[in-house]
Amino acid sequence: MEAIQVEHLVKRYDSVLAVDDIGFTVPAGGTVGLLGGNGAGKTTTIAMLLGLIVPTSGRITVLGHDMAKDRFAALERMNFSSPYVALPHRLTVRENLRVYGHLYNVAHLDDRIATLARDLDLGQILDRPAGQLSAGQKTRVALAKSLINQPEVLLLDEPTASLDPDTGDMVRTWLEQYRAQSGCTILLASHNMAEVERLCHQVIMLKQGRVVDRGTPDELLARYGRQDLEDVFLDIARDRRQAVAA
Ligand SMILES: Nc1ncnc2c1ncn2[C@@H]1O[C@H](COP(=O)(O)OP(=O)(O)OP(=O)(O)O)[C@@H](O)[C@H]1O
Repeated sequence: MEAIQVEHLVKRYDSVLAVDDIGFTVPAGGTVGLLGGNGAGKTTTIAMLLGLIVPTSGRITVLGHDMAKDRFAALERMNFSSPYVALPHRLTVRENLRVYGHLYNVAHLDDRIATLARDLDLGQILDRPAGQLSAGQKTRVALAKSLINQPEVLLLDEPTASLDPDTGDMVRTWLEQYRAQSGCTILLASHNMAEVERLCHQVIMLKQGRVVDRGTPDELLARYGRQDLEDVFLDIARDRRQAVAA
C-alpha cells in the first residue's frame, strides 16, 4: 500500500514555478529522500503535503485521504519537523510538548514526554524556555514534537540540521529504531548525503521544481558511476551524467 501518493503536483508563486508537475509515491513503512539544491522545491512540496500551502494543481493522497477534501483525517496520523517552524519561545520545552500533545489528543501525555525526553536526551532542557536553546537543542526538541503523536507518516525537513556529528548520529540511529519498531513511513528532505544513503530506500532528485532522477541509493550510484551520493548530487546539480548503464 502507498502511504503517500503525489500526482502532477504544481505550485506557482507569481513568476516562480516552485514545483513543476512532480509525482512520486512512498510505500507504507518506506523512507524516501527528497533531494535537491537550494530552491529546488523540497520545502514547498512538504508544505503542500501538510496542507500548509494549497497546490496550484495536482493531487495528494496520504493514508488513503485526498488532502484537498479530507486532510484532517490524515493530519492527525501525520507529523513533521522543520527548522523553519519556531516553537513558542517563552514556553518551556515541556510546556511546548504538552501543547502539541493536547492538539493531537495524546493519551498518557506525561509518559510520552518522559519517553521522548529519555530517547532524545532532553532531560537537562525540559524545563528551559524554548527560545533560550541552542540550534542543536531546538532541532532535538522539534524532533520530539514531531513524534509526540506516534505518527504513521513523518515528514522531516532537514531533521539533523545544526546537530553536531555525534548527536546527528544518535538521532539517525534513533530514527532507524523508531521506524523499525513503529513501521512509520518517512519522507525526508536533507542536504546530508550520508544520512540519505543510510536512511532512505528510495531517493527523488529535484531540480528547479522537477524530478530529474530517482532510484534506490545503489541504483543512483551505479547510474552515475559514483562511490557516494554526494558526487551524484553534484553531477545532477551540474548537469553531468556519466556514460554508464542507465
Ligand atoms: N512564499 C513564496 N513566495 C514566492 N516564492 C517562493 C515562496 N516560497 C518559496 N518560493 C520559491 O520557490 C522555490 C522553491 O523553494 P523551496 O523553499 O521549496 O526550496 P527548497 O528545495 O526547500 O530549498 P532549500 O534547500 O534552500 O531549503 C524557490 O525558488 C523559492 O524562492
